[in-house]
Amino acid sequence: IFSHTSPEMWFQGLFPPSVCPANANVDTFYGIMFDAGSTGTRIHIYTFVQRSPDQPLELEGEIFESVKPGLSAYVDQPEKGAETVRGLLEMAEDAVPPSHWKKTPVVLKATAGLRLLAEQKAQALLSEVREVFEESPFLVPDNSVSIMDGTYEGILAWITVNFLTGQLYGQNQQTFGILDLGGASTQITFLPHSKETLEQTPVDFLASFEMFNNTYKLYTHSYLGFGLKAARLAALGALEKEATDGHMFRSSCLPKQLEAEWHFGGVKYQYGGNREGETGFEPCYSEVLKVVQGKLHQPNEIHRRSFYAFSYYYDRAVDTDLIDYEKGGVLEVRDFERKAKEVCNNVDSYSSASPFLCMDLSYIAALLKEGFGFGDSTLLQLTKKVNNIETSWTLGATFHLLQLLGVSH
Ligand SMILES: O=c1ccn([C@@H]2O[C@H](COP(=O)(O)OP(=O)(O)O)[C@@H](O)[C@H]2O)c(=O)[nH]1
Ligand SMILES: [Ca+2]
Repeated sequence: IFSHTSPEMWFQGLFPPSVCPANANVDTFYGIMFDAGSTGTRIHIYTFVQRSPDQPLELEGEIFESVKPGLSAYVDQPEKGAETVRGLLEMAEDAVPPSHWKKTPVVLKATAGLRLLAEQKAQALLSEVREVFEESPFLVPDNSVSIMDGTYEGILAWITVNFLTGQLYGQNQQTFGILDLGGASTQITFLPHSKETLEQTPVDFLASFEMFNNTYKLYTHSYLGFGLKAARLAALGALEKEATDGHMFRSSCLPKQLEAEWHFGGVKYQYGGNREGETGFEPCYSEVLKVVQGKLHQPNEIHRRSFYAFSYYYDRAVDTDLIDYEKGGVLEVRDFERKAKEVCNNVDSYSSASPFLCMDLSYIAALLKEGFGFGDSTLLQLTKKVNNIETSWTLGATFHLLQLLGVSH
């Protein structure tokens, strides 16, 4: 069982660590988790303390760093890809005291970017990363470098959010669902309360998971190809075409005169605005609607659950001043549609930010409403950090890892 650093520890900062009364018998543990996402690679170095053997581990803090692009951009240069991991891992040598290196586990889990690559190319990247890990002074558990199953991606993010918001211990547990919108895939996860949901949901959307001495049966699904950047390609029609080279993909969601190129997953795409045809919210919305309509499972119970949304939901809400970058905030689903209209009907005045802003917002609105089936007035809690810890599946994955290694239970 884990818990937060208790508020009684306020005096810790007043003493040097060695003489701090709270540290007399304190054991410190570290865990290093890499998130190899489709748009970037990130390192999370977590610090845990154990005040006495019979007390739960407490999460004390996190060090976070990231690099772009993600591993999948190095599809034909696996060694170069692994170098980006090495650079981040060197940070961990400064963050973790040398006396702890040998017992600090390091793990990398790749998500949708690598899931979309040819098996052989993905494995070549992972095996280069494995070599970097083996050369490091840290503990390298079995299977420490892998592609994570999408089911875990949702479950582990759900664990993170509900742990950080205090829903996994104590009484009155009111868990939150999570919505994660990555570059290449998107996840929805919540704890169903109603029998109806359990009965009407396809079995592969339900997963039992044991953590902190509890078993949770969660509704979870990862939609591969429905991340924000993959959706751009789908809307542009760039996924159906075999030869992308030299072809100009046009969309009513882009500024009329725009012509540019874009690299994703190691492929170059040329894209542009509808020079002759229509532009603006209406035609754009019907383009993105085609990407989601009828393609996602719509559980009825989402209307009665509360959701946290992060990743690209957060980033695009920040970009359009719907929320503050530091504070986040609560939005209604209809706020995304309202912003989409505003941006799409004035693309030229917004295009300095990103030419894709209109398409991204329209896609988010369509995904929430027509994809998952949320109502216009559904409230979403947009959050990047809780108590200064990133809302990412990586914390849940680290708990799971420490549980496997027997450091906690
Ligand atoms: O610790 C993290 C990791 C990712 N992201 C966000 O996740 C999105 C990118 O998704 P990712 O590259 O992870 O793609 P995936 O592999 O999940 O599809 C961007 O909005 C990032 O800002 C984040 O906010 N915090
Ligand atoms: Ca991600």
